[in-house]
Amino acid sequence: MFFTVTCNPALDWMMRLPSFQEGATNRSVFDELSYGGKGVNVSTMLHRLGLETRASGFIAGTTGSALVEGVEAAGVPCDFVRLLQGQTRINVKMKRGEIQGALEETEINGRGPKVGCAAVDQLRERVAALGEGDWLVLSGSLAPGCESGLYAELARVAAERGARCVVDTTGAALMAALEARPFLVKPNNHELAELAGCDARDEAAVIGAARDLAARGARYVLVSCGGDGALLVDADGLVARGSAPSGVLVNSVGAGDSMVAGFLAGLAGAVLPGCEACCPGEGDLSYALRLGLATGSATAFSSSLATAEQVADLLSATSVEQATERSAVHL
Ligand SMILES: O=P(O)(O)OC[C@@]1(O)O[C@H](CO)[C@@H](O)[C@@H]1O
Repeated sequence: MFFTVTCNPALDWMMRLPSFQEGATNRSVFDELSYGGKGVNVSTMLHRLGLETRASGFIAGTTGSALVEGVEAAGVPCDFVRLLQGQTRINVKMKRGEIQGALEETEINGRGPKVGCAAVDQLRERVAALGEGDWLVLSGSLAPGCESGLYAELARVAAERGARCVVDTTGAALMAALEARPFLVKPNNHELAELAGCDARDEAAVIGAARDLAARGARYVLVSCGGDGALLVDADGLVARGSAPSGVLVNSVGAGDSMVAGFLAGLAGAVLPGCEACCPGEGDLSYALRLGLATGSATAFSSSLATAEQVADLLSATSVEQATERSAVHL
């Protein structure tokens, strides 16, 4: 089972505007509500790909109740810790431009409710219930009140119970989590370039920065590079380079989370409808990278998180160049 933790989930309010003028009243031409936060998106996508998952983290107020209701209605069981004060944030995702033309995306992410020690204890208890064969996915920014070492601590609790851990966050929380030796971290090339002080298009430097994260404790580093695909790196260097299918970017919100879900589903040997022959079984890194790319791209090419059919349609358009013999992992 894949247990996702989103410390600061959100109602994502998507608005499309033909144009935007600062300091004026702007009116949208299309609005859509989705239930988000990085781990919630990972759970939703894993569920669509046929895997067992549960979403957790912290929720508060009426917006928090709406989030749980929406996520459960989509088929994902929830086990959130309820905060006694505040409201789960509403993040505004503004898209300006034509659906099939150049699209400018602007995001305003809320601060989110404050998390106290008692709530952290309750989350720790939920993680402590995981066991052998389970995965803990820690995704997104930490909520106000959370220590930067929270993900590291939860990852250690999971590891003590024999569960594997995936971390998708940035900054101090990511650096601290590396010490807990997660199975996978997923920065993008821009985040790595910032860490290394290099250009995001400089592949060798980005691989060097990813290798550094692996040397600090991550078993694998999955580097998403937008339309340029993804790199899989371990402490010895590049494991594989994957090319993304080409298509029109409609929505980048949740594309990275979809890639994480697709990669994990691929590692678990998930078989998509009509793609039975593509799946080599569990633990194949190359298939995991391809399914990660197909899932991330399918979301980027649709108005919200992709369906399993949209992912299946793109799987054959992905390709992976294996850089080493290290093509499988024992799970
Ligand atoms: O503020 P964070 O936690 O970094 O990111 C939150 C968020 O932007 O990430 C998801 C997309 O990845 C959205 O569903 C959500 O609004």
